[in-house]
Amino acid sequence: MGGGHLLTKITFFERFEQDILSGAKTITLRDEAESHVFAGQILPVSTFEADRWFCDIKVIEVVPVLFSALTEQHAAQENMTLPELRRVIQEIYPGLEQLFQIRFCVVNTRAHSIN
Ligand SMILES: CC(=O)Nc1ccn([C@H]2C[C@H](O)[C@@H](CO)O2)c(=O)n1
Repeated sequence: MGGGHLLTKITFFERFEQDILSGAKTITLRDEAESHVFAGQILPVSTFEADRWFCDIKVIEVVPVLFSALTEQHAAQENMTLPELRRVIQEIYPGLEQLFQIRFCVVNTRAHSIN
């Protein structure tokens, strides 16, 4: 991995929010620009559409993976079928072969209160 800017937040499309909060979705596949995170890092998560915070995640690992090497196991961790996952990735990252799998767990779903 090169020396890109460390990510300090991450966004997901709103349609994936419930899958993330329920624990059904435990990985996300991103391009190189969004791969600069490290194991143990806590990231605030917002919706892509409205930039609305909905949880924090802890990064468990970041692993390079090729689009052509995606398996049913990757799809299951995205709570999708493999054809669905391939279609989603092609829509977001058309023609991109080199992806990065970020495995995560949800660590916080409520905004901190000062009271
Ligand atoms: C801006 C941007 O790229 N946002 C993304 C990228 C990916 N996702 C989801 C879609 C799939 O479930 C996985 C794999 O790419 O991650 C997303 O929600 N938002």
